[in-house]
Amino acid sequence: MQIFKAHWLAPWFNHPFLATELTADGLVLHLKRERHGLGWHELSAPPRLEEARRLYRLHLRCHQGDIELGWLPKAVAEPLAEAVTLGWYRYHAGRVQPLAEQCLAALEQGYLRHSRWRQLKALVAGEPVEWSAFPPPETLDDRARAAFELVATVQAADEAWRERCCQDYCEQALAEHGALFDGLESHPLTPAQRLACVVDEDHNLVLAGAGCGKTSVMAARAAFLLASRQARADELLLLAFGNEAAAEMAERLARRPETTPVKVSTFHALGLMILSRVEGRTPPLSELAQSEKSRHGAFAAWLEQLGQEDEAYGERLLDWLRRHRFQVIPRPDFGRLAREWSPLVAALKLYGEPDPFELTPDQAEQLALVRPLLHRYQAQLRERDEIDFDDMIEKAADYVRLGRFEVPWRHILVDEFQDISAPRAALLQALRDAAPGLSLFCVGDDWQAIYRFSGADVSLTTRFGEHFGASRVTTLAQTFRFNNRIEQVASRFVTRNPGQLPKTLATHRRSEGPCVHVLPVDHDSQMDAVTRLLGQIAAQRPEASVYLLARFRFSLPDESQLAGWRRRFPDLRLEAQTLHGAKGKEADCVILLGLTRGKYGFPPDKNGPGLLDLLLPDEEEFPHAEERRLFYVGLTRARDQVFLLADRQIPSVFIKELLEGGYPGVSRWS
Ligand SMILES: Nc1ncnc2c1ncn2[C@@H]1O[C@H](COP(=O)(O)OP(=O)(O)OP(=O)(O)O)[C@@H](O)[C@H]1O
Repeated sequence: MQIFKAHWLAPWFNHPFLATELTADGLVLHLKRERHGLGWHELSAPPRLEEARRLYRLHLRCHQGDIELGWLPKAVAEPLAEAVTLGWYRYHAGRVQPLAEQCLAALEQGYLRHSRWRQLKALVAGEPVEWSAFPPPETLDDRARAAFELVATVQAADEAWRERCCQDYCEQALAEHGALFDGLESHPLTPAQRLACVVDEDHNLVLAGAGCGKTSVMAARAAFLLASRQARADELLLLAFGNEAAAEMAERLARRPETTPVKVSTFHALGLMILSRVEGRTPPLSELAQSEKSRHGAFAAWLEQLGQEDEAYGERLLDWLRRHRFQVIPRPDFGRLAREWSPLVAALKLYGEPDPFELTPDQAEQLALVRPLLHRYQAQLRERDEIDFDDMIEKAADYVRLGRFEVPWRHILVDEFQDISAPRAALLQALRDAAPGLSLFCVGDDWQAIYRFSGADVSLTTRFGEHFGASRVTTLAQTFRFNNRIEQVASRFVTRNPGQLPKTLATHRRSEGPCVHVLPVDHDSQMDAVTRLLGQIAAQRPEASVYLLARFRFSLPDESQLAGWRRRFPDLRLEAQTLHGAKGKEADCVILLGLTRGKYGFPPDKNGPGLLDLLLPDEEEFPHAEERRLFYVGLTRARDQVFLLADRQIPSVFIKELLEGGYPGVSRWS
């Protein structure tokens, strides 16, 4: 116990305080006739010493009002001030030190994501003192001082500070893992690709044009998370859209021993896995969902039945078909109708009824004819206690939300994000909400969004942050696949639609001459033109890879034709694929077939938006917006040369645009 006495003259001048005693809990003020206890908690600031006519007074700022201890000789005042200061800080240190440790633990978790930032700020929110106003005294021990300083920093930290922490984290991660990024792929990753791998916000989107190495980045991100021990292999989930893309990604990861055990799944396989775990059985997936042929067969049969069971329906159907120039004699081609209406049934199920005020009378009639098909489809699923893929994804999301599925992942990486649909995004959101600290890492390119017809919603990419919350978008601006000439044509073509996000693409490869060639061909001699072209390619580059691409499968050569070419040009690596199937792939040369006009042209002719457009989310205003992106996908599969086989009589409007729209890198062959 220490007692600090006021000057002996103090009482003669009616000063009430005679002495001050220091205890573990605070101060005891000795007055003339009483003693007054003042706990440390009652002081709202450290004391302030002031000289007053050769004596000193100590100001104590208290929550109840200020107190002044006057008449203190210097020899008493200074040690008293120091002791009160130390006592006050030590009292608060009991709370501030553990708090600082919590802050440090939060900061050491890595990238200061928004969620961690909110937790960090919440930690210091209840702190009664704004510590930046009271720097701790030198006399306090180092650990306690550091604690006060850290808490003061966190209290004062703003968004710019958070940004700096994120940058520091990235710089450190890049320096530590430089060798990993150098050697992961056959080529060292660029600085932008590396940065995209280490940025670790709650929701991350890597946005880049074709050929910028998004898939390389996704594989490298997985390797980085493992190498930096931020996740174990079983805490990573990589999602790809189709089985083929998933297999390719798995194969890519398998090339490096450290990423071999990482799980790559499709959305469907993920849904199946969640349902199987929760229900303890393989989900009863309907044959109608699994086989397009069965679905179309069932729809055709139901259309016929509906007409037989309900005369009015049959009449209206016939009437609608006649008006739309369907063949109805001797009987309607229900198979074709089933194929054409199947996406309408799927969209109606997925997105519900459209706004009736937006429908023309013809579309309202078509919807009335399609609706019973959906009812039959749903009734069959119910009767057989079966589900389809949409039900599966929805059910999986419900199980996750209800906590019936324990989410084992800390990082979910999604490829080709631009093609995600709202229900799949909802599943991702459910997984994220169920696993605190789970981060989403998505790579995509809104210029390559080509699955709107099957429910994809590109706004989930273009308005990523609005949909997912705290997010960081990184961009890759260098493309490695194609040369400057192809880039000029492809980028210009796709960005004629102002709705596409602006991107600048620098090319790694350069070419002086035109690399996009338009070859007018007669419709019937298209395959002869391909033969001649393959001969020319083989003469110049015998081992080139060549992709034959088309909007519709029927525009592609059949297997026997392909086999013939393969025999004739044995060293060429020849593949044929629809444009949708070619997503994510590349070849030295691309030959694009079927560039004609008409209902099955490219783009397919439509009289205004069809019913499907109105059923799907976010109808786009720019003409042929999705078809233009598909054309972009086609152009950007080529590393060196693109050959566009255009119908000589009725060329596609895209060809007209390329030839007449002042596109610099396009040549016309006669
Ligand atoms: N840093 C790099 N240096 C050299 N080549 C690279 C680099 N990164 C990627 N590549 C190559 O660029 C090509 C395109 O890469 P990738 O397929 O990952 O691109 P992508 O962005 O996924 O393209 P797309 O969107 O068209 O599918 C591949 O051949 C890949 O090996």
